[in-house]
Amino acid sequence: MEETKSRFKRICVFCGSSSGKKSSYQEAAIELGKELVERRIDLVYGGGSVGLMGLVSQAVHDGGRHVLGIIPRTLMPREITGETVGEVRAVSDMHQRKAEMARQADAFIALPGGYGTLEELLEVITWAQLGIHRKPVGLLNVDGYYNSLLSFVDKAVDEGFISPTARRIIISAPTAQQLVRQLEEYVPEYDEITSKLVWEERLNYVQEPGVAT
Ligand SMILES: CC(C)=CCNc1ncnc2c1ncn2[C@@H]1O[C@H](COP(=O)(O)O)[C@@H](O)[C@H]1O
Repeated sequence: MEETKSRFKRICVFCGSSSGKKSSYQEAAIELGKELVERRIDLVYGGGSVGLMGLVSQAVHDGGRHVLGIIPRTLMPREITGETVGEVRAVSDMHQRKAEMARQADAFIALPGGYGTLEELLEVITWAQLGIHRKPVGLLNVDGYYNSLLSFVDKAVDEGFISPTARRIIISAPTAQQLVRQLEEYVPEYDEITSKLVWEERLNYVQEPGVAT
């Protein structure tokens, strides 16, 4: 397989701690892992080997790229999150975990998932809207899984709760290859108000000592 260069060093992937009912979800997780490998991009994710999280991390690890799992201490027992490949970094809570995942990444991708995935995705979109970061956010819309979410966001635009500029923060594509290509081309739009905001704390916080495996 020929390697392709990328502007990203490391991408953060949010995805289900479950595998989903369709094999296409699992295949997409593995495809995404392989796409990162092909473009020589490392992975940061929520740690563990459960569900789609395990599939994407294993694919990236098998392809020889660095995998960084950020795990809150409470989720560290192996019977909860399973064996983690690559490097594991322990943090004290879920808030620190999200901040650290965001800090470590140059872009974000959400695969299909549940509440946890949605929460992580919506937070990085909100942070982009507020100018806390300028990193691209991608939605891997496998088999139209996120169609209803995208329709809802469009309704929120129509109803005046999300601006057209903020709508364009979300990049979506049906395949990993198309999505990563679109993220590579993404140029953040500067909003008049957010460009005036100065986020002193940005994505910083006091990090706990790491645990390497
Ligand atoms: C106690 C329990 C149910 C543990 C599940 N095990 C988990 N292990 C690691 N990260 C997780 C776990 N559950 C949720 N997350 C976080 O939330 C997202 C997945 O949540 P969900 O399955 O979509 O909603 C992941 O991106 C991850 O960062």
